[in-house]
Amino acid sequence: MNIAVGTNNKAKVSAVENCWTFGNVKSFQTESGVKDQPFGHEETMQGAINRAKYAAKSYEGAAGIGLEGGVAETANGLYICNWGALYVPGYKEPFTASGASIRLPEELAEPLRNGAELGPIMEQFSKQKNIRQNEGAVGFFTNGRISRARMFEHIVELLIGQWEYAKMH
Ligand SMILES: O=P(O)(O)OP(=O)(O)OP(=O)(O)OC[C@H]1O[C@@H](n2cnc3c(O)ncnc32)[C@H](O)[C@@H]1O
Repeated sequence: MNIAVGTNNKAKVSAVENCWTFGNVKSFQTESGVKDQPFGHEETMQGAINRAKYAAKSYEGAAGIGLEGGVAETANGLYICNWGALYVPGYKEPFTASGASIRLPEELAEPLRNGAELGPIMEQFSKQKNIRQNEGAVGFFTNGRISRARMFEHIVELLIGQWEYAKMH
């Protein structure tokens, strides 16, 4: 089965390409239907679901996958949060999964709480252009141990695994 990825972001597309062994992978720039900077798990998950749905509509007969990055408030500070959704033809509900989450330094958290976007803030902080397409905040703040692509690969595997489980039951 082929799959449509709801983004052209390199970190996200490469994660799907590395995990999807069932057919072709094509990427489509889709709307997330949520704010550019999703805040909280619910909104971030919804962004992933919307992207997956729109992507599937762009590629006849294919599955659709959406991967979305956001931030979530906790009693222990602001964390990055990441969600994925997979629509497979024949299944009414999407499979969903979340990924790695680490705390952001307070000096980044404050502007985010006031409505700023993580992408530009991370570019300034890391002095790296397009960090969101490469190692990402997760890579930067974990000394390069877990890149954004690798973090999304984990989510994609969780999605594929749930689909496989559903096929067997
Ligand atoms: O092209 P799309 O798929 O929209 O990818 P994106 O990286 O711009 O969009 P997301 O919806 O995944 O992320 C929401 C915002 O948070 C930023 N962001 C999320 N995770 C990040 C990370 O690990 N490093 C840097 N910026 C990140 C991102 O650039 C956006 O401004």
